[in-house]
Parts: sequence; C-alpha cells; structure tokens
Amino acid sequence: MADGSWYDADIDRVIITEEEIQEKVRALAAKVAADHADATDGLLLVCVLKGALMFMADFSRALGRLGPPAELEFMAVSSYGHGTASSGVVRIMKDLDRDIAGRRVVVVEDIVDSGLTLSWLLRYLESRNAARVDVVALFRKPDAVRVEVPVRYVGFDLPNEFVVGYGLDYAERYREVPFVGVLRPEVYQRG
Ligand SMILES: O=P(O)(O)OC[C@H]1O[C@H](OP(=O)(O)OP(=O)(O)O)[C@H](O)[C@@H]1O
Ligand code: HPA
Ligand SMILES: [Mg+2]
Repeated sequence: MADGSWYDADIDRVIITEEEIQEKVRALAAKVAADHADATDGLLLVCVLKGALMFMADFSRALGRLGPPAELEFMAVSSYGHGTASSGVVRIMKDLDRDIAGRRVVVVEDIVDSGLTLSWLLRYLESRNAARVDVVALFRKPDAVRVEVPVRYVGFDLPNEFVVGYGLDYAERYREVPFVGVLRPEVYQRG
C-alpha cells in the first residue's frame, strides 16, 4: 500500500490494513465489554509493552465507550531483541507498579507467536494472585506455536512470517506503520 511514506520502499506487502485493524479492535472491545459487564470493581488492563502500545491505546478507548471502567497498567517485556526469532528468554524491562491481588486482569498483547512470552506472563500474573486473567491478543500465528496458551480473545490469525507495523517492530523500527505487513528481504540484509 504505497502512501508516499518513508517505509513504502521497505514493505513487500500489506497483510492487514489499517481499516481492518480498527474494525477488529472495536469488535474485540465489544466482546470483552459484554463478557465483563458484571465486573463491579472494573478491569485492570495490562499492556505488554512495547509491541502492544497501539493496540492498548485503541482497544482501551473502544472499551471506554462501553464499560466496565478500566485501569490501565503497563509491563515491558522483551525476548526478541533485534532479531526475528524469540531468544526464549523473557526479560522484564518494566514491572507492574501496583498490587493486582484479587483483581480481574485483561492482558492486552499484540501478538502470540511462539507463545513463550504469554506463557511466562500468565504464570507471573497468577503468582501475583489476580482473581482472573483473560488475554486479548490482536494477532496470533497458529503455525508458530511452541507453547499452548489460553487466549480468550484473538483478532487475526497470521501466516508464519515475521511481520511489522501497528506496534510490531523489526530492530525497534516500523512500530509506527499503521498497517501490518511483511518487509522486503533486502531490509534484513542491511544488518
Ligand atoms: O509469542 P512470542 O514468540 O513470545 O512473541 C510475542 C512477543 O514478542 C514480541 O515482543 P518483543 O520481545 O519483540 O518485545 P517488544 O514488544 O518490545 O518488541 C511481541 O510484542 C510479543 O510480546
Ligand atoms: O512477527 C513478528 N513481528 C514483530 N515482532 C514479533 N514478535 C513476535 N513475533 C513478531
Ligand atoms: Mg519486538
């Protein structure tokens, strides 16, 4: 999708358009709102930075119109570094700032690829005694899974290819691209 931006030359093809993403985010928010309408003390949304930043911003605003009330929390974890495969080691770059014991938590994640990040995170949140933990993930790669994780809400299933955009990076770049696409092979050869 050439739109005259600096990244046009780097994108091989678009997989999910900006419009498709926005429509799906609203649909996911409607499902979460309906399922959690009885959450009397509201939801604790836990955004998994950095990748989920765009999804968290759009999802929380869509949920905001519907309820229940939400508190927004952030964790930063990393396992990909500058590569295109999981290192298998999940590192916490920023922990939660507050106690989640007894709270209904919704983990807001951009992508479930190998499943290693989420599997680690779910164990971590359970060890902190959340009352209930649901996961909403905008993207999932069913053919890449190495660890099965219970993801209650999924936006799109993707082919098993490395993708960028809408928060997803390659070597910290392309997060601001508004759609999700695949990079041209030359981009990886630049080093
Ligand atoms: O299912 P997995 O194979 O574990 O992959 C999914 C995770 O990997 C990415 O994070 P990354 O480690 O790249 O950190 P980032 O969000 O800061 O880019 C992505 O944002 C997910 O959190
Ligand atoms: O396909 C991907 N792209 C960017 N970051 C990722 N983290 C896991 N999978 C991916
Ligand atoms: Mg990354």
